[in-house]
Amino acid sequence: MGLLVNGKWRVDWNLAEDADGHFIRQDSQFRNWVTADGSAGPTGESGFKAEENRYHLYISLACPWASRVMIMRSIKGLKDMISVSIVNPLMLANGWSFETGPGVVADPIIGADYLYQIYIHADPNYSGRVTVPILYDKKTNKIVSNESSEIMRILNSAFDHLGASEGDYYPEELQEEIDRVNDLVYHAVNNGVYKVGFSTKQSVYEEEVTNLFEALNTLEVRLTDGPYLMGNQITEADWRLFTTLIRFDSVYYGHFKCNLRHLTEYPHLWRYTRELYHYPGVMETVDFDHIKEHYYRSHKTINPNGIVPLGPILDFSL
Ligand SMILES: N[C@@H](CCC(=O)N[C@@H](CS)C(=O)NCC(=O)O)C(=O)O
Repeated sequence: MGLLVNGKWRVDWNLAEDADGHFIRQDSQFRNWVTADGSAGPTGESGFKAEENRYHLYISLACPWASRVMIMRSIKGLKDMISVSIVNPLMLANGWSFETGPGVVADPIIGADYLYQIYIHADPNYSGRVTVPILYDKKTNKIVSNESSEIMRILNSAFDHLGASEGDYYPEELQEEIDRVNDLVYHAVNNGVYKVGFSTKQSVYEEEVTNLFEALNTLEVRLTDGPYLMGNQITEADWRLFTTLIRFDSVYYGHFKCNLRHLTEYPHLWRYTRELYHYPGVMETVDFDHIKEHYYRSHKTINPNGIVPLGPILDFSL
């Protein structure tokens, strides 16, 4: 693991934390938007017009943030319009790599060995973390965005006039409520599992794991009112929660010690996870081998011997 400092890779196994030992996730730095006419989006520069085969995604199938983008690409029918590379699940001293292995899809742009080379190619002086997902512009060789929540919204609507599949996962009338639920899900669940797993003090672990399970209890109750977080309508809020839930019992319960309850012990959350898994186009974005390999073998401070457990044996059938 490491990061770029003025375009130079520096190996560093330490994660940012506050004075009390709470894990802090860094903000993504590339925040431009692809729009139908190339005008600027809510943040960043203009000039990124939606065009077929102009954009490329760099993804890890292990990563929940990248996976939510993979889901949008799939359910919006954008597979033929936006190409994709998939990194090796192991993230070691050089960060994400394209070392060949099952499910790895090489980089077509510069034949990179490591993902950090893509960041340097786009910005020779980049300083910061080298994360997936990345939405890359093949025409200008710029990184459009490395913020998954914004890439999701780009894919949701920017390519509609070019023949993307129907479906609006961020409809105007629900935006306020979606944003409210996203806020809870992001802090307590998506990032919550990392705050639990990366805690380096007993008191911080206990505080974070309590927050996580309180949020899961709230969401369990919410799902008694309808099949999805917004009732009958499936939205981006569901995909954002799903990518954490689908990993929960396989990696977060064991590797990150999020183990007050299994997901399978929550009737509504478990039903919901299995239903979303079977939503057309979603199952193909979930790769449990990449997920387990990544977490159990990349975080040496948490699992020094790198043993990958065989279980749990989960039945996702409906
Ligand atoms: N805010 C980013 C977070 C992405 C992120 O943290 N991805 C992780 C993988 S799950 C990563 O690439 N980490 C590498 C690193 O931090 O060095 C997003 O949602 O797109």
